[in-house]
Amino acid sequence: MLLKELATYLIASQIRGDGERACEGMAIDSRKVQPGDLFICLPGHTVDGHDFAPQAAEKGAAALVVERWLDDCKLPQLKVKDSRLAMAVLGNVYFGFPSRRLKVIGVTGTNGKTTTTYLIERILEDQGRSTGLIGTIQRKFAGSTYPMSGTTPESLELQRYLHEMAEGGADYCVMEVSSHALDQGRVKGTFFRTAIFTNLTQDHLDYHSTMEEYRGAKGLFFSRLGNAYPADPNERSYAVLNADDPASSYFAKQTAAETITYGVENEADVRASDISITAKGTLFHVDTFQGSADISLRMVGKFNVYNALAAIAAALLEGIPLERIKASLEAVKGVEGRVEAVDEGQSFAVIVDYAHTPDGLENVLRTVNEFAQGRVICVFGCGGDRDRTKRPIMGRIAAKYAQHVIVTSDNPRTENPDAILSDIEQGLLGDGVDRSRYELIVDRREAIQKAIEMASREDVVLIAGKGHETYQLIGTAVLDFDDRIVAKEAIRGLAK
Ligand SMILES: CC(=O)N[C@H]1[C@@H](OP(=O)(O)OP(=O)(O)OC[C@H]2O[C@@H](n3ccc(=O)[nH]c3=O)[C@H](O)[C@@H]2O)O[C@H](CO)[C@@H](O)[C@@H]1O[C@H](C)C(=O)N[C@@H](C)C(=O)N[C@H](CCC(=O)O)C(=O)O
Ligand SMILES: Nc1ncnc2c1ncn2[C@@H]1O[C@H](COP(=O)(O)OP(=O)(O)OP(=O)(O)O)[C@@H](O)[C@H]1O
Ligand SMILES: N[C@H](CCC[C@H](N)C(=O)O)C(=O)O
Ligand SMILES: [Mg+2]
Repeated sequence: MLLKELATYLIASQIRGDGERACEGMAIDSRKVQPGDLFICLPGHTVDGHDFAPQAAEKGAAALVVERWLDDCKLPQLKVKDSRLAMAVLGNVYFGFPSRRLKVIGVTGTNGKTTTTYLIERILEDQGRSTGLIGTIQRKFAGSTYPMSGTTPESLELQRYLHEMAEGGADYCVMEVSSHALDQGRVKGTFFRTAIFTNLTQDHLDYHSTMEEYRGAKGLFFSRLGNAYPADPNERSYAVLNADDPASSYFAKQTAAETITYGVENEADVRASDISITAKGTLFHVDTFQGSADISLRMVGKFNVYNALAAIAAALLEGIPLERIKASLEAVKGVEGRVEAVDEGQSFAVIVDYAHTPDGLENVLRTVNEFAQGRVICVFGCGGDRDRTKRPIMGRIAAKYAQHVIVTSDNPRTENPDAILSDIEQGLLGDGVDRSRYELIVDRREAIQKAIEMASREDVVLIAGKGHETYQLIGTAVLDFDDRIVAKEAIRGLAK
C-alpha cells in the first residue's frame, strides 16, 4: 500500500516526504526489516525505536512511522501521536481486519488463562470447528505448532497470526490476553467475540504500580468490547466473568457487552456445586442456562473447576450443547506443565506445576494437600526482573502448606540469584518458620535432586514455577532446563 493510503486510517497523522512510496510489509525491529518495509518506531521501555531508523534504512525500509520528525533521516515519514496505536491500526489494515473474519475468544486474568484457552480449543475442535490458539505455551493452528516468546504477541504479529488462521479456514482463535498486552495496546483493533476473566490476584507489581492499576489494565479488555445488541448480530460480544472474584463487578460496569457469570460460591449463570477432589481428578455438578450435568475432570484442583466453568460458559455461547461440552472436558488429560505428574514408578508423587504467583502457589499446594498421604515437599523460586513484592508472600505460603520447603532459583534473569532467595526467605523468617523446615539451594537441579532424595513413600514433591518451560534464564543466557526431565533423572538416580 502507498504511504498516503495508510495515512488515511490515522486521521491526525502527517506525511513528510514522498507519500506515494509503496510499503510492502511492516516491521518494528530494525534487525528484522525486509526491503520495502514500513518501519514503525516504538518508544520502548528499554530503548527508543526511533534510534534504530538508520539501521532500518540501511536494510531497505521504504518509510517510517514516527512520533517525532527524524530530521537526519531521508526516508518518507508518517508522524503520529502514538506509534503503538498506529501499529495496531496499520496492522489491521494491512492484514485485512482478520479478527472480523473469524471469531476471537480472549482470556485474561492472573492465573488460569493457558488452561482455559486449552479447554475451549478442545471443545471447539471436537465440534469440528477449526480453531487456532495463541498463548504462553505455543501458537497452534491446523496441526502445526510454533514457539512463543511471550504470552500475547505485539499487535502487528497478532494481526499476522489471525490473518494466517483466517486464510487457513479457521472458525475461531482462542487466545490469552495479558495485562502487559492490554496496557501496551497489543490487542487494540482486535474484535473479540467473547472476553473471559479468570481471576485477579497479586502479580506484575513491577510493571503495574498498584493492584488498582493492574485491575485497570484488565478493565481495558472489557471496556473495549463490542455492544450487547448491535444492528449486525455477528458483531455481538460477550463478557464472561467470575462471579466469585470481586474485580468482576468492576469489569461488568466497564462493558457494554452482555455479561455471563460463572462461579461456585456466589449466584452465577454457570454454577458448580458438589465438588469433590481426588488424586486422579475432580468431580462436580454444574447448572447452566442450558441445562445441568455432572462432570468428571481428569485435572485436579478446585481452580480447574473455575477454568472448566469459564470454558463451559464460552462454549454455550457458541451454541454447543452441554452434553458435548461435558464429553470434551472429560477427555482432557491435562495441560502441559500444569499439575503434571512425573512418574518413573517411584513410591512417592512428583508434580510439576506452573504456579508462579502467590494465589497460584496457594491453590496448587491446597490441592496437593487434599490428596497427599505423606509429607508435602515444595521446591520453588521467583523470577528475577519481575514483581519483588510477591517473593516473601510466596515464601510464607509455601511454609504454610508444605512440611518442607526448598527455596531455589526460577529464572533469575539479570538479578543476583542469592538476593532473590533471600527476598523469599524474608517471608519465612517473618513467620518464624523453623530453620529445619526449609533450606536455600540456589542451583535448581540440586534443589530438585535434594527434594527427591529426601522424599519417602506417599510424600508429594511439588516443583513449582516453571511448568512447561524448557529453559532457565540466568543473566542473559538461555540454558536448557526442564523440571520434568531433571526430576526424572533424579528419580532414576535413586535406584543406583
Ligand atoms: C515490558 C514489556 O512488555 N516489554 C515489551 C516491549 O518492549 P519495549 O517496548 O520496552 O521495547 P524495547 O526493547 O525498549 O525496544 C523498543 C523498540 O526498539 C526496537 N529495536 C530494539 C533494538 C534494536 O536493535 N532494534 C530495534 O528496532 C524494538 O523492536 C522495539 O520496537 O515490546 C517488545 C517488542 O514487542 C517486547 O519484546 C517486550 O517484552 C519483554 C521482552 C517482556 O519481557 N515482556 C513481558 C513482561 C510480557 O509482556 N509478559 C506478558 C505475560 C505476562 C503474564 O501475564 O504473565 C506477555 O504477554 O508476554
Ligand atoms: N483458575 C485458577 N486460579 C488460580 N490458580 C490457577 C488457576 N488455574 C491455574 N492456576 C495455577 O496457576 C498456574 C498457571 O496456570 P495457567 O498457565 O493456566 O495460567 P496463566 O494465566 O496462563 O499464566 P501466565 O500468566 O503465566 O500466562 C497453574 O499451574 C496453577 O498452579
Ligand atoms: N508470564 C509470567 C511467567 C512467569 C514464569 C516464571 N517462571 C518466571 O520466569 O518468572 C511472567 O512473565 O511473569
Ligand atoms: Mg498463560
